[in-house]
Amino acid sequence: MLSIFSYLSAEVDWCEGNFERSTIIAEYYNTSCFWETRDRTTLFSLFLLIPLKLPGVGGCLHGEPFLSFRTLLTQSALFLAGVFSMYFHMTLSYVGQLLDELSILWTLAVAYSFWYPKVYFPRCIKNRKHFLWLSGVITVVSTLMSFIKPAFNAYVLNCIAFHLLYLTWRELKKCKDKRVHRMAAVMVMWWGLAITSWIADKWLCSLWQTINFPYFHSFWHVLIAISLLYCCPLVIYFNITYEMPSFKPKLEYWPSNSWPVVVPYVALEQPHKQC
Ligand SMILES: CCCCCCCC/C=C\CCCCCCCC(=O)N[C@@H](CO)[C@H](O)/C=C/CCCCCCCCCCCCC
Ligand SMILES: [Ca+2]
Ligand SMILES: [Zn+2]
Repeated sequence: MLSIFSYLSAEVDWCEGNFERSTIIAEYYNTSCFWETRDRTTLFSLFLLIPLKLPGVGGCLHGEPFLSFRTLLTQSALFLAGVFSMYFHMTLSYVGQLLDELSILWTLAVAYSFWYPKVYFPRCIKNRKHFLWLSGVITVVSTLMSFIKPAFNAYVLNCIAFHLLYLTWRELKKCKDKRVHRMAAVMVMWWGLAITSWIADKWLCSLWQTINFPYFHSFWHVLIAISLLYCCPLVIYFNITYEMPSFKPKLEYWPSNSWPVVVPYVALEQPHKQC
């Protein structure tokens, strides 16, 4: 029982050398890149989930409180995924690996359950409550299956990004708003760089070790965090477009559209009733 918690008991070991900069942190850069970016991104994403309320601070969205339940749940799940990822790289333990993978799976489940536009529900699903049950069952079954071959899970999880890409592509075909096209293009660019770094670290490790630069997995952490920063407002934008069209969502950048470093968010054009 103890061995599944012990250092280096995981099925995978990333290219970065172990215990090179610390005696208690197995992969220093992979762990700290979480700390540098994931946590900040989590804070940023808090920013971009809240803007649902920004145009009329104190306003309410169909009776949702300032920080709605689905926002809080998505936010907490993202945060937990970050914490478990850090624990995994710090210990490279079997439990750490499973926590890292399962927290991503459950975060995706939460995001899909609460933000997936109804228009894309399978025909047999009549409402969000049924969809929630469906996602719950799929997630529980996937959780049980994930124990079969944990090293394979990360590949499956990465494939979910292709579904998000497919949905984005379907939406872009219908949408003429240049801001949406621009945000999707930027998201895809960062995701492309992220997945390239992930694959490069996994498949070409001996090459990076030869040139003494085994840091591509830490790049992945930074890059996937940035692509999520664009993915979240896009998903929220599509959700509101379908489910609350009267709020006229608009993609904006904080602090301003012209700044070189920006945080994208969703603004609601229409003033709405007070809570
Ligand atoms: C309203 C918001 C809706 C947003 C929907 C997106 C929900 C995102 C859900 C989970 C994201 C967590 C991803 C961070 C992963 C961090 C942990 C990590 O890096 N683990 C690795 C080992 O350390 C492991 O090998 C990685 C496994 C694969 C993770 C794949 C995650 C895919 C998430 C999709 C991101 C979409 C971005 C843009 C898509 C075009
Ligand atoms: Ca390593
Ligand atoms: Zn990682």
